[in-house]
Amino acid sequence: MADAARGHGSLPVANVQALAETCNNGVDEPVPQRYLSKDPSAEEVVSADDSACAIPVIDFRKLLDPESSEEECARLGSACHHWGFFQLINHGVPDEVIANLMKDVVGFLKQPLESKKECAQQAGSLEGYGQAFVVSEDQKLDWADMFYLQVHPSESRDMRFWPTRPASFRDSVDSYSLEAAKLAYRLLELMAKAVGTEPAVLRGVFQGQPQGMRVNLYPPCRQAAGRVLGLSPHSDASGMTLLLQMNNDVQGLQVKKDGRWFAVDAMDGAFVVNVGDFLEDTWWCLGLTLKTLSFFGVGGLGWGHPFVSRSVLMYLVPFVLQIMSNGKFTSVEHRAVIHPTKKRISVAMFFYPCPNMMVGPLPELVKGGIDQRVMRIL
Ligand SMILES: O=C(O)CCC(=O)C(=O)O
Ligand SMILES: [Fe+2]
Repeated sequence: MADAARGHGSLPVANVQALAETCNNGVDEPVPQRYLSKDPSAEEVVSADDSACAIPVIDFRKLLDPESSEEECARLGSACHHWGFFQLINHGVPDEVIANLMKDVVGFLKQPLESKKECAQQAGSLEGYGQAFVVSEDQKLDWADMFYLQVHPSESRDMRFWPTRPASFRDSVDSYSLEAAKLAYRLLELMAKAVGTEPAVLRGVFQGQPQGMRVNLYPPCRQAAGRVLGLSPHSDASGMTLLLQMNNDVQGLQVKKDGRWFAVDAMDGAFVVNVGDFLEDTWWCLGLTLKTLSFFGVGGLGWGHPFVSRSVLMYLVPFVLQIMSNGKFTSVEHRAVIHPTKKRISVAMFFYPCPNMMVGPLPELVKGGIDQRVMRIL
């Protein structure tokens, strides 16, 4: 997966931060057509103000406390099954580590475009500063700039893409990625417990495996916030994703459930965690997921097709958690919308499973003679 995560880059596109400055500066420069989607606001969105409809909040401290662990673990299992998303509070990642990461990410993004271009993506790679999902010249574009780094295993790091300014950037990412991994592995154990299986099994699939960090910068769009999308609907290609949002006064993330979009009000200091596709129950055929094919509205794609390459990267890995839980966990579609006047920054940490292994539902979870679905992780 380390190499798969590196390959299959994105076509180069305009820098959205610079574009937004032109469009937002009062000159009334129109937003280019390629960024205007049908009408993202036409679909029903459930407001985050309605707490009865909010994604669940899970307390990590309660998960660890023997007094409350059983009850909180049941809530964790239910969140993974019904939502595929939850906010995690009291997670134990030191405030200082998060604050340093945020400071340096903001410091990097604040630099002039020419300086950031020192870390620009290069053909055939997703790492670096640029975009992630552009595979054709006429595809609609997301109103966002992205910056992706493979952070683990540490020997797989490609330092050409790691900024040297701010000077502390590399150390901050290093500390944060280690803390995030510690948390993720512990959480995977608890998720395994939540579905009644051996904690070490799930941890073993992820521990020491590739881990990637993506910074998403969503500039404001004064003229057409309702018609551009920061990040098109997708499900993540990781086993599990930990998402940090930098400015909690701006909402942007929306999660799909029962055909409706639910806005997420990210809590101060919390992680938004989402289950990847591998923990759900999805049929696989020659390594292609039907879910991915239906996402693109196509069938019969072969290996090597750019859509398949992208699908492998973005959609394959989360299915591990779907598959391994035999449908007890759900990998859910989500998207990011844009604010008319405020920018938003998020940092997603993706955890990938062990490459080149066969994955099937955990044996304890296959009851009543259900066929085991298996796949090989690339
Ligand atoms: O920025 C967000 O809220 C969502 C980010 C996301 O879904 C991703 O990076 O995969
Ligand atoms: Fe995502």
